[in-house]
Amino acid sequence: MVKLPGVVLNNGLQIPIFGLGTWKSQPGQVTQAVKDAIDIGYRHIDCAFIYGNENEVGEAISAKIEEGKVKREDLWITSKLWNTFHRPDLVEGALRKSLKNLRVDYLDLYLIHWPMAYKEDGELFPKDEQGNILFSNVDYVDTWKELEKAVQKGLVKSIGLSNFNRKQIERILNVATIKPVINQVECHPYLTQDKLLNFCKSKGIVITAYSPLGSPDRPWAKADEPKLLDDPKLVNLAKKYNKSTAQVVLRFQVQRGVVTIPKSVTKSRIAENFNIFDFELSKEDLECIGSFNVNQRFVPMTAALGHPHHPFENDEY
Ligand SMILES: NC(=O)C1=CN([C@@H]2O[C@H](COP(=O)(O)OP(=O)(O)OC[C@H]3O[C@@H](n4cnc5c(N)ncnc54)[C@H](OP(=O)(O)O)[C@@H]3O)[C@@H](O)[C@H]2O)C=CC1
Ligand SMILES: CC(=O)C(C)=O
Repeated sequence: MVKLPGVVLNNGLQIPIFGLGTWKSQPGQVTQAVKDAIDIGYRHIDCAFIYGNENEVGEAISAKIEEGKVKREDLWITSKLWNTFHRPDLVEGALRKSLKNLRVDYLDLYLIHWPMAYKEDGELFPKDEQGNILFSNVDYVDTWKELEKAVQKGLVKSIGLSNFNRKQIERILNVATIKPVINQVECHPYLTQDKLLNFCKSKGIVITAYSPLGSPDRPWAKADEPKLLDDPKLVNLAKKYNKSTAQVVLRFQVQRGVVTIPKSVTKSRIAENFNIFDFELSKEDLECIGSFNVNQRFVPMTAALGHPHHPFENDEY
């Protein structure tokens, strides 16, 4: 079995560079998918409270630990604090819910899922009568201080950010006594995130690439929209390496040190995606894939446009 390379974080811990995404993985399918992934060699599972399937992911994790296939310490489990739980008094409770669902007594990594806070104490997507999301004015800087307390209490080993732009990361760094280890953001050949990647590197923050395959099953995808994996230039490159297009775009990320978390509930694809550690893209081909960038977001979070902390509205990166 391939031993997964790791990336060393600014707190000295090592995150496996490759993991399994679980957004949109149906509760009836995700338990088997996570079990298959662990059998194949995955040791990193990317979860979130808002995915509504942490309980079923937890079933797989506990089954594999009970079976003796892995020990808890062999696994890297990430979860994320949802937008309605940013208020400082709600953070620990939300984290404890994820721990309970996932059947673990600590998380390896807990992320603030988005910088925008939503109105607390109700629906996960609170809306007014016109269907607009109801915002909260909690500042993510105050939320961060609660994540730091969770580290001190031993509930999480590492803490980080997701969907934060440069200015927002700088605001966190200005107050942090524990630095974020990671910023998890959308990243693939159409959105290579070079500027954010360089900025994060300069601050000792690792990038995790979400939607690395272009999220073809995102709920708002239109049938006639071009799919990243069908891009003829990528298809040609894949032929050259005798690999699939998915394998080439995943290899692109790990080869430049970006942690990558493709989602699949299909056993053959879970195995295919993992099978990227036996080839190397040439320097020219890495540059060529990098040149496909068009700053295209498949997950633009348009529902929260107008929020003062929306990360993609006012700043370049
Ligand atoms: N922090 C954040 O805000 C966000 C985090 N994420 C995280 O990142 C993960 C990955 O992103 P996601 O948006 O799910 O999209 P991905 O880019 O990982 O694409 C997933 C889709 O690709 C299909 N697929 C998987 N492998 C292959 C393959 N080898 N060939 C062809 N198709 C394939 C899957 O199908 P099937 O399952 O049917 O096999 C599924 O439809 C999420 O699941 C989540 O964990 C994602 C978005 C936002
Ligand atoms: C998938 C996800 O994490 C979103 C849309 O927040």
